[in-house]
Amino acid sequence: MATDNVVWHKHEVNKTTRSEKLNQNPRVFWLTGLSGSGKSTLANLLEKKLHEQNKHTYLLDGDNVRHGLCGDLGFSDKDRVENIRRISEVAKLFVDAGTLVLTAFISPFKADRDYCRSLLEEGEFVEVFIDTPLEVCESRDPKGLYKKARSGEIKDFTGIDSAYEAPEAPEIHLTYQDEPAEQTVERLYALLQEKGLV
Ligand SMILES: Nc1ncnc2c1ncn2[C@@H]1O[C@H](COP(=O)(O)OS(=O)(=O)O)[C@@H](OP(=O)(O)O)[C@H]1O
Ligand SMILES: Nc1ncnc2c1ncn2[C@@H]1O[C@H](COP(=O)(O)OP(=O)(O)O)[C@@H](O)[C@H]1O
Repeated sequence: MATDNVVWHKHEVNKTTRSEKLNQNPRVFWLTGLSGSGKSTLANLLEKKLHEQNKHTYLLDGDNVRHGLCGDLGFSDKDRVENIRRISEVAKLFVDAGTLVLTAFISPFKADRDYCRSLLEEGEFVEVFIDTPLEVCESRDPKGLYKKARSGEIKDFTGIDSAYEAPEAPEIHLTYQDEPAEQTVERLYALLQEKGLV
């Protein structure tokens, strides 16, 4: 194995000391849902809210990941698995740094989301299912991708000709309501508060 002769170094400044200094319990808020479900919009609003409360946050989403770290990956099942694996490892490093991490990826496969959970300690992985129906996502179509997927211009599009495995027992299940995003993020925040996660 590639790691056979690599010895883990135990540092004196560690997750606990960093978290104490930052005065927060680091976690990953893992938003999952179809394209157009509202992941990026809600993650952005939630991060703003946490940031205003002087929390130390970092939002990982398509723009800063698929253009860089995962710039070599496409949308085959194999590439999506690798995409989520890399993001999970990065999220773990941020948690080790004491950060509240927000992620906004479709992350369509249960096994890959569970992989991220398995890298973290109990309570550090918060799965947030943005449960917006396909019809709503398709009517929003903010990037025109559903239209292209329906016409066959793009292949392997989630919800059309590529699978989405909905979470079975997410920590947070955000059901759809026809309302502005600012209202939805308040509902999300209240659910997180109820569970003592923010
Ligand atoms: N074939 C196909 N299927 C799904 N999505 C596609 C595809 N091609 C491009 N896009 C755009 O890429 C964004 C999804 O990237 P993710 O990294 O979140 O996908 S995944 O988690 O690896 O499945 C997704 O962004 P969001 O709309 O923000 O979800 C799309 O804009
Ligand atoms: N209540 C809501 N929550 C989130 N997004 C909403 C809401 N209502 C309308 N929208 C719109 O839906 C679109 C969601 O797109 P986006 O956040 O990019 O989703 P995703 O990241 O899941 O693809 C945006 O154009 C946003 O303004």
